[in-house]
Amino acid sequence: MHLHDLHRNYGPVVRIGPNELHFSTAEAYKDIYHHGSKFLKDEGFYEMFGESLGSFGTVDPVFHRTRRDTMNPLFSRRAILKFESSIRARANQLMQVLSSKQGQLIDLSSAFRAMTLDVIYDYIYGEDAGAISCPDFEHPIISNTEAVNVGAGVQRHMSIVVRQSSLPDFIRRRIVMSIFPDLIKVIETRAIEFFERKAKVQLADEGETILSRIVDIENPFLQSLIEETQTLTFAGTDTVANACFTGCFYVHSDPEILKKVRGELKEAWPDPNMDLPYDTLEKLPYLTAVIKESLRLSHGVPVGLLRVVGPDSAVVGGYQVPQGTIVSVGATFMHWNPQVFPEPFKFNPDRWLQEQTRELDTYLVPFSRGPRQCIGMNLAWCELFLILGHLFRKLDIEIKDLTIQDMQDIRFYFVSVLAGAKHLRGIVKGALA
Ligand code: HEM
Repeated sequence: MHLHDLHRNYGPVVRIGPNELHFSTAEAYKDIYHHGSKFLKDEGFYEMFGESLGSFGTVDPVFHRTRRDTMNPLFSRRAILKFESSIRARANQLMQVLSSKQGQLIDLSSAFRAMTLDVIYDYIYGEDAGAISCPDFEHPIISNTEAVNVGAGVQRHMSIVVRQSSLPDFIRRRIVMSIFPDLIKVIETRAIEFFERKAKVQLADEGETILSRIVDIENPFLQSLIEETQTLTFAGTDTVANACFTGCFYVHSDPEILKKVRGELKEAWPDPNMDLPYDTLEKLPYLTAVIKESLRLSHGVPVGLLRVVGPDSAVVGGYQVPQGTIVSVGATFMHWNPQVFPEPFKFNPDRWLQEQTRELDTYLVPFSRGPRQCIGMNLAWCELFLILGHLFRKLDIEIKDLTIQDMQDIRFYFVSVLAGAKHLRGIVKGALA
């Protein structure tokens, strides 16, 4: 929020570090994050995640291209459609677990995280993490994720300090490991098990997973595999879960929106005991609008994603910026733009149902844009339609504890977190016919 104040006071470009500029305009966003951009990720910031040997953390464009080329086929729409039945099975499992707790107060934030963790584990390893079936969804990865989110927020600010220092790599890594608690160990152990098993037997009969594909094609160092697993686990869990809990909260807080989304779903899906394919769900205009609003107000990654101007100086948002300058535009400057999204803090699916929504789509950037755009977009969309589609069609839920004010009191760590790390809770009142 402070950055929004700075831009209100000083205009569209603000110097926020010795060598760092933050911009507020869509023009600057396009200049920084367009496809074909040669700006690289900022090493000082990204190395703090301890994932420099994975697709997200690397700043090396050659290694990045190789890893993306290896993983891309498994993230194509076609590949995700093949995986759809597994996601649906998990969505059904989640609905059953929630139904079985009818009348009890349920931590829905953790429930969504359990679902998304199981999906991403299944995609990485070919088997889930068992999180949906954990009592109260208390899987160690989920319970520790909040600490990671706070750690990532600390890193965002610490990176400025560490970047200025000449600390050796092993000390920088130790700082990262101390911020991220036991969690890294849990993820690491699972990756090592996989690597050792894969070395012993050909896992051909288990089908291709992301890890097996990386091992087969790149034959990487174990550390690279561990860091990729870390990346995929974090990237694939909270992001999707945040959009789910945002949608779940706002839809259940507004009887009019709830009625519309349920009505649309009931017409397309008369018998909730039958399966409804993803490609039918994604054609439902109102559900689509609800999901876009959920992505808009959960932001994906709200903080500025730091890029370094290069290889030469460049024009960013109308300003000539020297080569080597760190630049960014936070997603909130797109998602809360009142000219494009009037009453930007209001959850209003109808804004996506007007004649012309092209401009709105241009401003919706939860997955970022350009060469470092999210690789998991197709998977994320499929999960969002299946999870929220099942939830709104099958369960009658009453939201508890959180208010709209709580939802707007966000801390911008790497992903957004509600102040006080509050969770969404609710009571399942019954199943919908
Ligand atoms: C609603 C869900 C999601 C949102 C909003 C989201 C958002 C983002 C954003 C903003 C980035 C760019 C980060 C940066 O530049 O530093 C990113 C990168 C990435 N995301 Fe996602 N993500 C989502 C789901 C997923 C899923 C399900 C996966 C699956 C594993 C995934 C994997 C990745 C990876 C590997 C990267 C790094 C890509 C690269 O640098 O080439 N994401 N995501």
